[in-house]
Amino acid sequence: MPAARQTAHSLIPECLLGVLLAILIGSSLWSWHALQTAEQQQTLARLKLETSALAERIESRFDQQITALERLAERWPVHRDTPDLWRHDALMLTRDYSSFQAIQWLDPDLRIRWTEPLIGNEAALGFQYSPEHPGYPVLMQIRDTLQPALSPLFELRQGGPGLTYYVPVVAQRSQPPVFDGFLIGVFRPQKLLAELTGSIGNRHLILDFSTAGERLFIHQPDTLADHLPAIQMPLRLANRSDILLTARPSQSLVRQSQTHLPEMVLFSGVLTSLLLVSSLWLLLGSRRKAKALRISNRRLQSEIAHRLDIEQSLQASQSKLQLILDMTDHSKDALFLIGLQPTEVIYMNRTCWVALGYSEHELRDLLRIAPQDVMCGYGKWIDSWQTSAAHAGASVSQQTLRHRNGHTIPVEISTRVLSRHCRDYLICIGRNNAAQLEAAEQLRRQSQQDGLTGLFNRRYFDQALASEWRRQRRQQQPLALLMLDVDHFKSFNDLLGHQAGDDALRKLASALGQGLMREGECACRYGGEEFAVILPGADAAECERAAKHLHRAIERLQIAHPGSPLQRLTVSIGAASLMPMAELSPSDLIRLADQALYQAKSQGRNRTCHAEQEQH
Ligand SMILES: Nc1nc2c(ncn2[C@@H]2O[C@H](COP(=O)(O)OP(=O)(O)OP(=O)(O)O)[C@@H](O)[C@H]2O)c(=O)[nH]1
Repeated sequence: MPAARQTAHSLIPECLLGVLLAILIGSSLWSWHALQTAEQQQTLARLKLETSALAERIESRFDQQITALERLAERWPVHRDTPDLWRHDALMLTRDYSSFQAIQWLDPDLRIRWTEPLIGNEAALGFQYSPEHPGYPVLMQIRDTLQPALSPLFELRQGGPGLTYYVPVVAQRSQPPVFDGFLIGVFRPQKLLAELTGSIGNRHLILDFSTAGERLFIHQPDTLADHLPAIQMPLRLANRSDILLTARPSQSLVRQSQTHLPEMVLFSGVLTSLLLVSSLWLLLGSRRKAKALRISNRRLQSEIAHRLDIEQSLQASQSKLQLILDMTDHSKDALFLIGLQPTEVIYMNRTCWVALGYSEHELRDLLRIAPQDVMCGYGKWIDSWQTSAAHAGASVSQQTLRHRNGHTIPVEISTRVLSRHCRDYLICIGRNNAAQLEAAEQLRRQSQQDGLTGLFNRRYFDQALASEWRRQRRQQQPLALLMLDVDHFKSFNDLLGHQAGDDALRKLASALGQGLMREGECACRYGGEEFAVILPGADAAECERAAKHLHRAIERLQIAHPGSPLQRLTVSIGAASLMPMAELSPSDLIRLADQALYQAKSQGRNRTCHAEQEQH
């Protein structure tokens, strides 16, 4: 699965949790709103109920007042003749019901005759209703029906708006009754409504009384709760219903009706939602962790299995390696591995330390502290590999190792460079080649030796003479050569046989070898019965001395020679001594010595002739 799709897939649970949280919080908000609405409806219902009750009580209170007025009117036949009593009762009525502006008697001619209290109502006394007066139709209707009625709102003679309740009165309780005008209760609407609402003692409602769109009175005991609608209902006062009562809830009513339930429901709902979603989120996280743990466990198990495989393979490799190490320990060759940069001996087989007389531990310590004590020129040898390891493939070198007891061991070391993991290693195989060296030396010696006499042969003579020539030339020293030839050797062979001749040559050679007096002198068999002696640094006098010494040595041999005049074997010597110079060569020296030998032969043999003397 692509990574982006996998990430999107893994985010689905979080999205669902987000949606769930949104739904739960939405439900909490909805519940809060529903409860608030219910509370508002409850407040409105209470408002309606209280308004209705209030209207009834106002109407009832008004009914009480007009009933009191009607009762006063019933006593009119008595009051007609006793004005003082009437005055008293009327004043008592206005005192009991302070909403009355005045109590008045309107005579049958519709003129106001009496009024109580008089103070404040003087303007009305003597006033006669005309047909234009708003109350006139009502009066006419009452006169016909003798039923009390309330007038519409009109302007009072005393000033200001007013209402009047007309009660018909009769002069006598006879049949038919004698109409005697009207008893009038005058109200100022504002005062009436204030008295009515004040007597009821309402403190929760804001009451607004109006008629035909004109406000009559407003009662506001508290601040208006303007977020709720108003309740309107007509107020029925006596026969009229044109006063409209508008009731609005006050803040105190709202406070009384409202509870903290919506907020609590909202808070607890949001809290519960958060807790639920958090729990689900934690559960989701735990499940994911558990899943990750299971995957990790599976990986771990797979890794363990893989490691076990590796371990088994490692054990097999170790067994193989141990076998290889055992095999190397059984090798007669010294096998060792040296790591470069830094230099350290990484491995040695058993032959290494056994051949050098150490324990493994001792040899390792010694190689670390003083490797030159084990191998002469170790530092130089390592340095040569350090600088050329990258280029050199393999090489064989002759080295000298030192045994613990001090003697040296010649070793041929085959070295191959190996690079692994940015490091160079030297794989070395050392072999004690003392026997081979000895055999080679023997061969070399044999190649330089004369088979019969054991002296150096002609080949060696040529090399040695050339070498000494160069050396003496460098040192500005003379080089001398003695050429010896056995006298009458042919007759010796002829008389005594070749076997005797060989023996004689061997004895002569031995005497020559022993007769050498100084280091660097060399006796060689030049060919047949001829010998040569190289005398480095010898001048003519030393040549003479050496030749004499050889003559005496040969004389001492006393080899019988029946064909010789002296009856013994003698030699003739040609001596030559030269200062090696650039224009000369070793052959010049040989030629001179040869010439001197020829002279010695020609002068009678058994003597020495010196070419230098000849030349001189
Ligand atoms: N037995 C024996 N004889 C040898 C050997 N080499 C050379 N001769 C002999 O040495 C003899 C040398 O003889 P010549 O060169 O004639 O000289 P000469 O008889 O010694 O006489 P002068 O040198 O003149 O004194 C020869 O007969 C060779 O055969 C050898 O290795 N063994």
